[in-house]
Amino acid sequence: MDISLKNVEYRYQADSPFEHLAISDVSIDIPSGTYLAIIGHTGSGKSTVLQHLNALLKPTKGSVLIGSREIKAGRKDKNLKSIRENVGIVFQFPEHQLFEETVEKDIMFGPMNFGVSESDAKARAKEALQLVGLPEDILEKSPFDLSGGQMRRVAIAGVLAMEPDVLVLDEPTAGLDPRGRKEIMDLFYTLHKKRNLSTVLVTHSMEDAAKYADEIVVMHQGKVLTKGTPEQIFSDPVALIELGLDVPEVIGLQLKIEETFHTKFSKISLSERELAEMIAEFLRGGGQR
Ligand SMILES: Nc1ncnc2c1ncn2[C@@H]1O[C@H](COP(=O)(O)OP(=O)(O)OP(=O)(O)O)[C@@H](O)[C@H]1O
Repeated sequence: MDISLKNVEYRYQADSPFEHLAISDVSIDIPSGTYLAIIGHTGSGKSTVLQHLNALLKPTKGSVLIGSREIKAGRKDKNLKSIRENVGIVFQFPEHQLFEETVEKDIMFGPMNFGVSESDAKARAKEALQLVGLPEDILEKSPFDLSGGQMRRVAIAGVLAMEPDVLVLDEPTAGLDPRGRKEIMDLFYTLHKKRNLSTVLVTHSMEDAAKYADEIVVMHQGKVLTKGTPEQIFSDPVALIELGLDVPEVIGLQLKIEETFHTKFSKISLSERELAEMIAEFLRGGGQR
């Protein structure tokens, strides 16, 4: 399913004294099967953009095309259920939304809410639990008796059990340890590849953006500052640092460059080598230009 944002503006609490312009003139195309990362400093509008992808927010100007549905400013939209079913969002700290008595009921909740039969929802819960790497005996446990990392996986399983066409991830690994982060990010990447699942990732980790995405959008002060392939975006790391993106993550990126370019591309081109040297030089200078 293709998604396309065309000149989208969103104002929180529009037409009130508390009106706040969060994003403006945002145009992003997400063709079916894409892995897109959205990066940008805190408050740059990433989460606001994400919530337009399944019509949780409706533009105050512009339009969003989600499959064959157009969500447009100033128009009433009925039956957004099918959109919500096809575009699954994993919010930040999704485990905070667990509420059922058992893990199984929690995972079944979404599919049953969208009309899937109880027996099919049970089968989906079992499969989704397997996908996130948890053992079946967890199904009968209370989600509140699990570790934080296990709760996160259960919450993700709940979104996967909806069998969405598009998976939207808002900092899905926030607060996890490095191993848990890698396992979850690898899981999303495998799903993306195996099922041709469109994936949109909001992240503060430039390493993850470089490693997994086909395309990166950089948000700044509510606008799309630039977009391109990871190679294009990271060809100017200093510009990213100036946007307030963390230097330690660039150090990680420096380490990752070789691995990423070795695995993702058949050879390292001169410009990529130059990029690595440029970052090294920048860091030797203590981050000053
Ligand atoms: N419910 C809200 N009411 C009013 N303003 C809001 C609301 N949610 C977000 N904003 C404002 O909109 C702007 C964009 O916020 P948004 O959460 O989209 O940014 P973000 O890039 O996702 O930030 P972060 O990386 O911190 O999650 C910010 O100025 C924020 O303060």
